Amino acid sequence: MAHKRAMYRTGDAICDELLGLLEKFANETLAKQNRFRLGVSGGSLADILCEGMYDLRSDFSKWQIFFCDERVVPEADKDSTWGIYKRQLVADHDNVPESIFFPVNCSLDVNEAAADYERTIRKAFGLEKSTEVPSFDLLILGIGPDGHTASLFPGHPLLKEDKKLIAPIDNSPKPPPKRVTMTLPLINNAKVCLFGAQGRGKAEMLKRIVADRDKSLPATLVDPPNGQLIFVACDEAASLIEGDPLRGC
Ligand SMILES: O=C(O)[C@H](O)[C@@H](O)[C@H](O)[C@H](O)COP(=O)(O)O
Repeated sequence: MAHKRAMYRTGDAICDELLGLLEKFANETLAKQNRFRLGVSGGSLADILCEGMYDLRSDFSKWQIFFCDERVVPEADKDSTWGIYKRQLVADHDNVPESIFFPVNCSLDVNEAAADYERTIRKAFGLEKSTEVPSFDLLILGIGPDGHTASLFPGHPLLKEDKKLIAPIDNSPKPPPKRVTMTLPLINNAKVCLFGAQGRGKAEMLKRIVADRDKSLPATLVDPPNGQLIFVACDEAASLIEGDPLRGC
């Protein structure tokens, strides 16, 4: 696959473009294989996906939805990303069943939760007995105000993790402190990494990531060598970027 990087500007909101690309990648994948394996994030992207995912024209029974990161809190906690998807999406839409989600077991301590989730992912990909890195069909990632993505934060030792696919963090600068996160080896083996950025507050970071390619920022380190890298940004979030500096890279 050509290493395609691009940024799409979407006017005042990213939801239609983000959901449209999700539907496109899901159905392109399902035209070639019987499973679409997706990783989703929390924060504002969870709100967008919970609002519109149910309405996509796709066979959700063939989807498997994992979490790029998760806060290690009870599912009923307002901070639980799976809890948000369960309450705001699954509860109201029978066509998006709970059975297609693979939540983190947050009843475990953070270290065991990470190891357990890595086993869960390996099993879903049929790679329990392999050292091969699973390749997600699509990862939908957010960008934090400090340039973090998933739960990979600037300057954190996890950025150098090259063995674990899922790692624990117990000192997240973004509360809550205990989380598990996909690491760069897993993220960068995806077929498509799709970032969503909305609002003026993301403009400086998005410029440093997309235009400056500032590698001090974890989001800039997401660059799948054999996959696609796509940013979906509203006009305000992309307001400090001239043209599309990624196109053709
Ligand atoms: O659960 C989380 O905290 C996220 O996965 C995190 O990486 C998020 O995507 C960014 O912090 C951006 O959040 P916003 O899109 O809400 O700004």
